[in-house]
Amino acid sequence: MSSTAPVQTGTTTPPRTSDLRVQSLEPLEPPREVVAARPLNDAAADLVAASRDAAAAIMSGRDDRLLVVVGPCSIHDPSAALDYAHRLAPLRTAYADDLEIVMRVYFEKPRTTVGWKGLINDPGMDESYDVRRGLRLARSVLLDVLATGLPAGTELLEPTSPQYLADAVSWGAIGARTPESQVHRQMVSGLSMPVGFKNATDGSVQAAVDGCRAAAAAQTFFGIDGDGRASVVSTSGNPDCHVILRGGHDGPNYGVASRRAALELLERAGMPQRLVVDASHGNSGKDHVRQAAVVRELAHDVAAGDRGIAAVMLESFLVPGKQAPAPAGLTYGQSVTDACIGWDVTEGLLAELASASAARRVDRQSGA
Ligand SMILES: O=C[C@H](O)[C@H](O)COP(=O)(O)O
Ligand SMILES: C=C(OP(=O)(O)O)C(=O)O
Repeated sequence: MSSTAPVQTGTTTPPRTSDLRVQSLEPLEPPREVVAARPLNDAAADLVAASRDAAAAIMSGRDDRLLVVVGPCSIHDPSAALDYAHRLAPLRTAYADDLEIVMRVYFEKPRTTVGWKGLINDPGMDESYDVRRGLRLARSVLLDVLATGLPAGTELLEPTSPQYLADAVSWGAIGARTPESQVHRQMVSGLSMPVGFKNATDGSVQAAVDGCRAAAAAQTFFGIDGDGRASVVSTSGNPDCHVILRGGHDGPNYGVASRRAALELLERAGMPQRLVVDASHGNSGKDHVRQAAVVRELAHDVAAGDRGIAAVMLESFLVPGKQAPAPAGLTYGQSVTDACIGWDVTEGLLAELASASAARRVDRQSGA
């Protein structure tokens, strides 16, 4: 082993050719230990199971409510996340006839090149990369959010992290940088919750449709078990996958023509013609003011009877906008990744989405 790569891997690989660019390997606690430290209680498990069923029913068209995935772009401050959850939880109850509200509780951020990769990877936001602390913290945040009565949705990025967290997650997303990734499609095939695949950053919706089809199939691949041992994982396939429109490099795809084109791809693939529409990212140009306008346009179309919009995703936090990640001196309740809609505007948008969902039901019941 060269002096620039002081790694003890325990392998018998000739040292001149292995780990030349690895600086350290630090074993993680096995998932079983992290889960046992903060297990789901019965109430939380009931909430997770019921909200997974509700999300799956909405996405397949068996439930005519609107699924709304709303919350910060990323969690960086557990107190602010919980503060947000305490404000959102009463609205989940108030709008339960018309909306299935799930909080965005995102811990793993995919980056276009480099940047802060989220609470699990670097909880201190100081490049100390205390992943052990990050994993435990993420699990605590999930359980604390569930305790408010809110189910949680998250992006699944690291293929091994579901073993630590997925029992507490009601809805999952595969981000725009990974819908074509075989590793992610395989992982989703074994997940217990409904999962949305985003269209690719270049705008390809077919990548997401193909992702859903691959994840619906039984798969065999490399993974870890509850003891953290490298394992061959065999899955039965996830039938509850759907497409998320998030816009792309060529512009937004939330409008009626783009939605119709996406629904045609779903029809051709034999999938339910139901979409999640993300009001943020490529659909808003990451401008939170524009994002609110997109939500209003979607609410208008839902109220007019559009049945292809099954779910809306929005990025919202206590304070509007965004700031750069830093270990100290941050504005409380403001995003450190993409710009978010502030709480006051969020409340109004949720009311609009609830009215739109109710109006769509009336429209349907009147035989329109
Ligand atoms: O949702 C968050 C961001 O859009 C995503 O992580 C990419 O961010 P970046 O382009 O700033 O890296
Ligand atoms: C990273 C995200 O979005 P996208 O994959 O669409 O860029 C996100 O929703 O946090």
